[in-house]
Formats: sequence, structure tokens, C-alpha cells
Amino acid sequence: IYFKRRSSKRADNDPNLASVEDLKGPPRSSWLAGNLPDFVYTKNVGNEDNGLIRQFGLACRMKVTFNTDALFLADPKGLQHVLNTSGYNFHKRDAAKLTHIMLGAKNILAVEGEEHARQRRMLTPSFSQSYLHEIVPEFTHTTSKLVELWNDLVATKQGAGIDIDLHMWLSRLTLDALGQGVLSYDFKALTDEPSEYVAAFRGLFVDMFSQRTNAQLAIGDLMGKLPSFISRGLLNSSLSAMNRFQEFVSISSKISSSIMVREKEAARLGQELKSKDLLSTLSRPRFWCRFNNPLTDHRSLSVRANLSENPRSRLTDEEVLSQMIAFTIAGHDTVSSMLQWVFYELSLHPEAQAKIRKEIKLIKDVKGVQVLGPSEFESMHYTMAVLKETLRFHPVAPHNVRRADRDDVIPLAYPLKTASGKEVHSIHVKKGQTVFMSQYGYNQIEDLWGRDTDKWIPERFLNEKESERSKRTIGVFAHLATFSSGVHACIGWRFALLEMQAILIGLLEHFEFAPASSKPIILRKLSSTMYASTVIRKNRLDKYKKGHHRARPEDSDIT
Ligand code: HEM
Repeated sequence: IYFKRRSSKRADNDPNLASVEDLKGPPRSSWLAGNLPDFVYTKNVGNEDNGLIRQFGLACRMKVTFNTDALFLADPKGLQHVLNTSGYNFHKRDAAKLTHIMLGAKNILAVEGEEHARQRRMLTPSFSQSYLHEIVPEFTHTTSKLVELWNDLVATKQGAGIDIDLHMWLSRLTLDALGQGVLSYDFKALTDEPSEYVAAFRGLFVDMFSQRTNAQLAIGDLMGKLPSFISRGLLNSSLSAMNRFQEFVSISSKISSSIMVREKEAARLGQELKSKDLLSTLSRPRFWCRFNNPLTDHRSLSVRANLSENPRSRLTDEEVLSQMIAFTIAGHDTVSSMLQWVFYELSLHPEAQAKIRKEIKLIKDVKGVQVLGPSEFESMHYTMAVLKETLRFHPVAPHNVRRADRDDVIPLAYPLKTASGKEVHSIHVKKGQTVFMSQYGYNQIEDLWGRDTDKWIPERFLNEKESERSKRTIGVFAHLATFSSGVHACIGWRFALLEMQAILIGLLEHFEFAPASSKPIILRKLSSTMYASTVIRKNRLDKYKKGHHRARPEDSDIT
């Protein structure tokens, strides 16, 4: 006999529990895409989240595709349940399937459940602190190339300041840094003759995701429910930049394959591993095992697993190659956008720049070193506070979506009033129901982060109160939601942090930053990540959207 509890009854009978349908929430803005457009087309990302939290609290009802009820969630205990405690019961099938269709292979971004846990177990050792420390000199070296280029630029102005497009420069710098860290490959993004990869990658995600229609939002939301051939067809017909994306994937595969062949050949000849990048280490298991003690060297652990006779405990060559594309996609725009926000805030806060420079000088004097590395970064508390505060205030992945695999009860740290006025401490979600998580909202809770969370104040991380800290329940770094949490938390957060530290220190040592002379208005916009955008004249943008203007709006269109 099959039986199940009727979900609404359960919520009705329990005085502390409400179903999602019982909660208060905003009216839908579209039948097709519900409230999703409110978050994507917003004037400034975060405004919608702030508005909902002010009006309804840290959880409320919202609408998604075809007027379906979903849960908007920023409550710390609720997020902990969905991401950590019940991690694999809240799946990300839509996103995984989208990635699988787009990349054509099963990497960590494109798998779920047991398969995901297996791949993650294999890859985690490659992202350990001790291994990543070896890549830092590559980040420093790449940054010094940019310093040289900027010195040449400034020299043309006899030392006077110069307006630069920081978005463009940081994107090029972080691509080269990622190329070195992941593949030991020079993308030549900082040269006048960038590789074909750079040409294919330039502006790709902005073109793909920044002008999404309601239909595209709905298709994204339905991915997991549709058969693969329909999903693929819908995606190909709805995303105009799909061809460009396929070209980008094939160039990436070509580069990764050639590096893998090179490393395997070198291993066969018994040559020493020169590169410390992720692909080289994953490609050369047997070599590493000869030279490292698998019990003490973290790098060998993934390799040791890769040597296993059991194919379930090994990453195949195809899987390793596919991970490389996943890492470049997951690790480029994120770090580049994050650094944009760091320099944006520093340009508005010259006093913070001065404090970082003072810290650099002090640590160099104390340690007697010329170039700072990971062990020095650890003692640079103010610099770290600047990074933490920017990660808190400008989370470049502000939202995250999951769907319940079964009926479940999500506990709340902060009780809510339902539409009928009942006070509840937990929410009943039905199998298949969407949970729309606001990383942005969690990072703004004053009870967790202290006063004035709508302002950028690095000092809050130097004077933290235990009462606030103890309420922060999620996160792999500083209890922030920015790198997410639990089973799918960012595997590259240490990589990102070391890269940002090296770049920030390398550039601040040589340059002072101030807002551009035209004093543009900067707003947060969404493409694949939340990036800094200047305000564009509305009539030009309208014409572009309607197709009357083929070219993207240019700098001259910026007010
Ligand atoms: C500031 C920079 C970064 C931010 C803010 C960031 C943020 C995130 C977030 C929020 C997730 C969770 C996505 C989800 O739950 O659906 C994630 C996952 C992931 N990130 Fe990052 N990321 C950053 C840098 C990087 C870097 C540098 C790499 C690799 C070199 C990387 C690789 C990944 C991978 C592979 C996943 C999937 C993990 C899994 O599903 O198990 N990320 N990242």
C-alpha cells in the first residue's frame, strides 16, 4: 500500500509550521517566469532582496515558472538546512543539466548526488592549502606583467593619473592567472596578440546571460524536468550566443588535451613535473606517487585515488579534461568580478588603500622579504578584512536555486508571521518545490554582521562580537554565504582567495586608485555573475533591446 501524508494538513496541524503557500509574498510579475525577472532585471542587484526582507522577513513565498509557489530564503538556519544538513535532498538538477548540455561532458558542475560526491572526493585534495600555496608565485608573476603594462601607460602621461577600464584589465589579468594555476597555459590575455581562447571568451557570458527574456528564464527553470533532447533544442534556439559557446568549449578542450598529452609523455619519460597547475597534477598520477609520500603529501591523495583499480574511485581522462573547462568557467568571471568590486570600493575609500600599503610595508620590514607570499598574507589582517567585507557586501553569486527531492521541514532562526497572522518557526516544503536562496540577503543580516550592513566597512571583521559570530551558521569562508555552503560549496574558494590577495597586494603596492574622472554611476548587474556596470542612456538601451541597434552600447552611451 502506498500512502503519504497530505502536506497542507501537516502544516495546518502544527502550530509552529507553515506551508510555503501560507506565507506572505510579493505578487508575481509574470505568469511565465513568476518573480524571477524581479531579481534579474532589477536596477541594482540586491534591491529586490532587501525589499522582500524588509516587507516579509527572512523567508517568504515567491512565484517561479507557470505561477508555481516557491520559497525565498535568507534565514541562516534555513539555509544551513538546505545547503548543509539536507544537502543532497535539495538538488540542483536544472543547473547541472544545463551545464551538461552546454559542456557536453560530466564534470563536477554537471553531476549530482552520488556521482557528484565521488568527483568531489577525487578533486578536493588538489584544492588543499598546501598544494595551492605553490601556485601563488604564478599569480604574483602575472600581476607584475600588468604592473609593467600600466607603468607604460602612466609614462605616456608623464606620471599623471589615467582613466582605465578596470573591468577589461582585470578580466584579462585573472584569465592569465587562472590559465597558469589551472593549466600552466599562457592565454596571452595581457598581450596585444591574445590566444584564440581569449577571442572566443571575451564578453561571452555577458552576451549569453545579461539580456535574458522571461522565456529564457522559464526554460532555465524547467531544464531538470524536460527530456534532454527537448532541453538541448530549447537552449540552442533560445540562446543566440550558443554557437560562440560551443566554439569556446572546443578551443578549451583542444588546449587541455594537448597539455594532458604533454604531461603523460613527460611522465612516461620519467621527467620531473615542472608545472604545479591542477591539470598537470591530475594528469600525472603515477609520477607523483613515485616522488611523494601519499600519506603525507596532500597532492598525492587525489593521485592515489586516481591509481585505484576500482574505476569508481578514479577520474577518467575525459573527466579530468572536463573538470578543466569547469574550473575555467567557474573560476574566471567570479574572481574577476569580485576584484572589480574590491577596487571599486578602494577607489571610494583612499584611507583603506593607505592602510593596506602600510600593512604591506610593515610585513616586508618585519619578515625581511621583497615579495610577499601565502605565509605573509596570513598576517595581513586589514587586507583580509577588506576582502571579507567586499565578499560580504558584493557577493558575485547573489542567488542560488535548489529543488526539494522529497517533502521536508526547513527550520528557521527568525520566526515568521504567515498571511493569516500565525507565528511559525519552520516551513514545510513539498517534493519538487523550488527554494530560491538569497546569499545577498544572508550577508546583509544586521544581527549577524553588526550595524550598517548596507555600508562597506572592513573594520567590522576586525572587531567582531562573539554574539554575532555564533549566529552565523553557514559558509566555507568567514561564515559568508558568498562561496555557498555544504555539499556544493565552492571548491575553489582558497584558490580564489590566494589569487585575490596576490593581485590586490601586487597592484596596490604600485598604484593609487580613484573613481574615473567622468564619475560614472556604478550599479550591480547580473550576467553569469554580479558585475559592476555603468548607467547607460535609456533610449540607446531600449533601441538595442528592440534590435534597432545591432552594436552593444558603447562607452559614449554612458551617462
Ligand atoms: C570569488 C570567487 C568565487 C566565488 C564568489 C565563487 C562562488 C561559488 C559558489 C556560490 C558556488 C556554489 C554554486 C552552487 O551551489 O550551485 C561555487 C561552486 C564552485 N566553484 Fe566557485 N567561486 C569562486 C571562485 C572559484 C574558483 C577560482 C574556482 C576554481 C578554480 C571555482 C570552482 C568552483 C567549482 C568547481 C564549483 C562547484 C562545486 C560543486 O558543485 O561541488 N570557484 N562557487
